[in-house]
Amino acid sequence: MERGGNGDANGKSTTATWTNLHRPIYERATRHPFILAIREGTVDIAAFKRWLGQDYIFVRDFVPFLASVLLKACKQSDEPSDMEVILGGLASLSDELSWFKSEASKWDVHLYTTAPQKANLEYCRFLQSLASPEVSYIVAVTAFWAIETVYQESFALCLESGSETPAELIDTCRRWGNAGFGQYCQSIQRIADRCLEKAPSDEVKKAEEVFLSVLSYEINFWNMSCGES
Ligand SMILES: Cc1ncc(CO)c(N)n1
Repeated sequence: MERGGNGDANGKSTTATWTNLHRPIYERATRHPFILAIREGTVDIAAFKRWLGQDYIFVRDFVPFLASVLLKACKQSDEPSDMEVILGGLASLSDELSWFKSEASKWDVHLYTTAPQKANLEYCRFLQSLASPEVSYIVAVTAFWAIETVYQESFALCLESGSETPAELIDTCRRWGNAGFGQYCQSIQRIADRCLEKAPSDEVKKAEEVFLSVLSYEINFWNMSCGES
């Protein structure tokens, strides 16, 4: 990629540079033992059910976060298509919440009596802090990209050929691991990279810190699902 495109001096976009620079923590988030156990067909079903109940709570809190990103796009973005990508994501959360309800009833998980666990509460609190009007569009959209991408990469791994994902978990893996969701993540990544390229260095620094925070909250969320916290 040429200079002046989405690139640093080596031709890599900012997000791609970060992913390489922080490879160990990135892989702890995207290749977590919980995901590897799904892929190997050895996942503890109690852990899967715990994840399902907790993720429903998370996605409900993700709605106001994403609404805040949409609002910032409308006010701060110079690119009209940003709003359409984010609005598409927000719209699909409606279907996602319905999916959680039907999946939960299949597994006999009681969503309305499930209490959020500590790692989930902390992650949701972080989302709330990012929804503040004081947080810039650049930082918020970077978080949005990281949050969606961790799930996309993780669940796509469970669909690769050679994986032994149990048949009853395929639907879950497809929800985030499908190619369309992958393209959606790439659209968000292009938005983030375009914004980051023009951003002042202190904003870029803040966005990188938020990226790393998202990875660590995601790792804690997987650990929680495994019953480790
Ligand atoms: C914890 C978590 N991270 C990311 C996503 C993707 O939307 C999700 N559903 N849950």
